[in-house]
Amino acid sequence: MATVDPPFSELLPAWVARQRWYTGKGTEPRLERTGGLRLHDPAGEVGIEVHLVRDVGGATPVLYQVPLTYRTTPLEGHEEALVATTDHSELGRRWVYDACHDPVGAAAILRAVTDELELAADGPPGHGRARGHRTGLLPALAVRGSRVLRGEQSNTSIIFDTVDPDDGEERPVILKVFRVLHPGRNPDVEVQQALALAGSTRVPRPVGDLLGQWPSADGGTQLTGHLALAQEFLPGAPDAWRVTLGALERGEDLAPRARALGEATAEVHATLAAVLPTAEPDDTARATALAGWRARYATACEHVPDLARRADRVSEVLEAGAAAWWPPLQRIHGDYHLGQVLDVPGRGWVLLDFEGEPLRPLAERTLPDLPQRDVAGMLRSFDYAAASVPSAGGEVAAGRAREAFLDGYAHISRNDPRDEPALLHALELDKALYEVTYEARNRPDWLPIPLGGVARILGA
Ligand SMILES: Nc1ncnc2c1ncn2[C@@H]1O[C@H](COP(=O)(O)OP(=O)(O)O)[C@@H](O)[C@H]1O
Ligand SMILES: O=P(O)(O)O[C@H]1O[C@H](CO)[C@@H](O[C@H]2O[C@H](CO)[C@@H](O)[C@H](O)[C@H]2O)[C@H](O)[C@H]1O
Repeated sequence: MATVDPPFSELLPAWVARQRWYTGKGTEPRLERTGGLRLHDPAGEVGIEVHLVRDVGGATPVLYQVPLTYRTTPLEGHEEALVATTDHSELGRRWVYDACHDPVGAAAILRAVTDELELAADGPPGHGRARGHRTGLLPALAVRGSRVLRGEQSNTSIIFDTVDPDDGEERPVILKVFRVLHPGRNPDVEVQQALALAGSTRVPRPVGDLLGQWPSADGGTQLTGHLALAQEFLPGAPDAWRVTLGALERGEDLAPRARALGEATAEVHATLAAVLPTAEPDDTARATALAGWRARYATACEHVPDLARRADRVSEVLEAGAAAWWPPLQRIHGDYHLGQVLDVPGRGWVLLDFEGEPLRPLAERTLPDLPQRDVAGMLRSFDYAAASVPSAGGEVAAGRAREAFLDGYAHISRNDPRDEPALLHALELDKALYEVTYEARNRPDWLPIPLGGVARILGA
């Protein structure tokens, strides 16, 4: 049997540990190969494989998707994407690249989606398979080139220069390769497609997705989950975070745009309530939510032990939220903040990334939830923006934007979130506590922002 030297078991862990999407920061992963998929280069030159590797080094195993390409010569200008060089016992020296950065690898993944391909395991059967699915909402497009999106991201997104062969129009596409895999339908795929198929223009038009299958940790069952999602790319559209920071820096009035954002949010909530399952907020739902809020407070205390001093006040706020009037539960965005909406010329606010909070288990993220949770997320985000801009009037302007956002929401929705202040308060506190944990793990320099929010909500 052919061998590679050094083998992947030696070269992958150190590389995975350096990636933005690696969740076990500060420790080297202990990777076990769970399976893999073979993709095809039409020119027959580049080897393409998706490695499915499970990190068993931490408290909970995490499954990662690692698409790689194998080349016989280095790919010029892609030094940063080189994973390693290795010697194949039969084929000789191989340059191994992160396939998302290699145009041949990237195009092969997109083709699996658009051509609805069936991908087989790159080893024994039962060690991985996948099937592409196209929504038909966009025409078939010809790929001219690709690049990986720069910036902070939990996954890896690839932007393709694509043109419509019928009219020669440029219609770029963005493919999100999910790095951490979960069994179950990914809410980003499910919710976005449901909105688009219902005719909503508040989400980018989805091209399609890639659904994979891999063996469970004990090898006893086959698990199914999404590997990638492709959608229309909206170029030149700034996100609301940039729009807000710019407006705060220049001292501009944010209220009209914040109001329009509130209206767009309520519109999306109304469509989601109409096309996806809803649930009654019974005692079990309330008890489950309260237990979740308390657990998130406990986790935040592990990162910032000083927070434990406020236990009584935290309980008071959370319990009041659980006892308030609740609307029917429904599907929501789940991790709503200013970075998740784009200001698209001629179209208005467009919502992205319905995957939910990356720190919550997927099973929780797909359940009907309180629409006010999204409202609270966006209110927290205006607070973040004010704290990030060193301008004297920032806090007042952000406060006005928060009110305008709520006005816009209440104008469209039957439920004005301000009618139940105890619930909104509890949800803002819960979000701020989530942010404490998120920042402690990912961006410790930002920790003072959610801590300031917690203090304010608790009435420090
Ligand atoms: N369809 C799109 N059009 C334009 N920009 C997009 C699109 N989808 C994503 N982006 C950009 O990519 C960023 C990351 O995408 P996102 O779906 O939030 O990824 P992740 O879940 O990995 O954080 C967004 O904040 C946005 O700036
Ligand atoms: O966009 P993601 O799904 O990866 O969300 C995670 O990262 C966000 C930061 O990029 C984080 O958002 C927090 O910081 C934002 C400013 O960068 C701020 O606008 C948000 O209000 C704040 O929550 C998000 O919580 C996290 O899940």
